[in-house]
Amino acid sequence: MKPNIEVFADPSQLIERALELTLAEIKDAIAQRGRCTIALAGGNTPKPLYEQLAQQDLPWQNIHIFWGDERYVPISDPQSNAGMATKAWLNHVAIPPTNIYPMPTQAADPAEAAQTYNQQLQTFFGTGPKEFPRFDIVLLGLGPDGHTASLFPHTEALQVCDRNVTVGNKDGQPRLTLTVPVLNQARCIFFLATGANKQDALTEIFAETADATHYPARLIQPIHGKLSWLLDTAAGEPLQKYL
Ligand SMILES: O=C1O[C@H](COP(=O)(O)O)[C@@H](O)[C@H](O)[C@H]1O
Repeated sequence: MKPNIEVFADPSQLIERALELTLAEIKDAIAQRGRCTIALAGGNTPKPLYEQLAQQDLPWQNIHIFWGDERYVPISDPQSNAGMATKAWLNHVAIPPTNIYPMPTQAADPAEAAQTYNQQLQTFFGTGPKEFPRFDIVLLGLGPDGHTASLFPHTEALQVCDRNVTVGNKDGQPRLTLTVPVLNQARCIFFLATGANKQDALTEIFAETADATHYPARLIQPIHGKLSWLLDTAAGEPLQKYL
């Protein structure tokens, strides 16, 4: 399916639209299936969206929060993706703590932590070892190097397709990340990207041919779900021709 691409004059309009789309998907998921499962992005771009979500009156007991990737640090660390979303959003709403599933980062071996989260996803979604869970919403960001979640260029994580979670590698530092097949199983994926430093990556991601191992966000092609790219003009300039 062709992705939906929307370009906004500034990041605040982008966030307004991301909020509108996210709320519609939450409502739809709860109406259809009685719950909504969301995998969150980290980084800076989605923070204002999380702050907006903190202001909403939603059926929080029906919403389940997971993460698409995590830096291998404690939740109290300023680098923690879960820590950011908790402070910006989750601490301010009446979501049951049991509906929040941060990626574990306590084990000495990140591979063990990846396996623990893999198991947690299987238990929650009732999926077997050869099946992938289907998130209602996956929020993703984009690095200037073309990475998304913690799928970095030319790393082993890009090839992993026999489990839900694996260890990513950012300049030798471990991360945890959902794998490509789990992300592509989602019902709905929103990429949020701002800033001129994302232009080169976006040009390659949307090029007819390019090396996906060099620009991992190219690997994100939902099998049955919807894909939207929400960009500001600074990031979206190279995509004007696709609009
Ligand atoms: O390291 C990460 O970077 C990407 C992009 O972050 P942004 O600050 O440019 O929005 C993010 O999507 C990912 O979750 C995070 O771990």
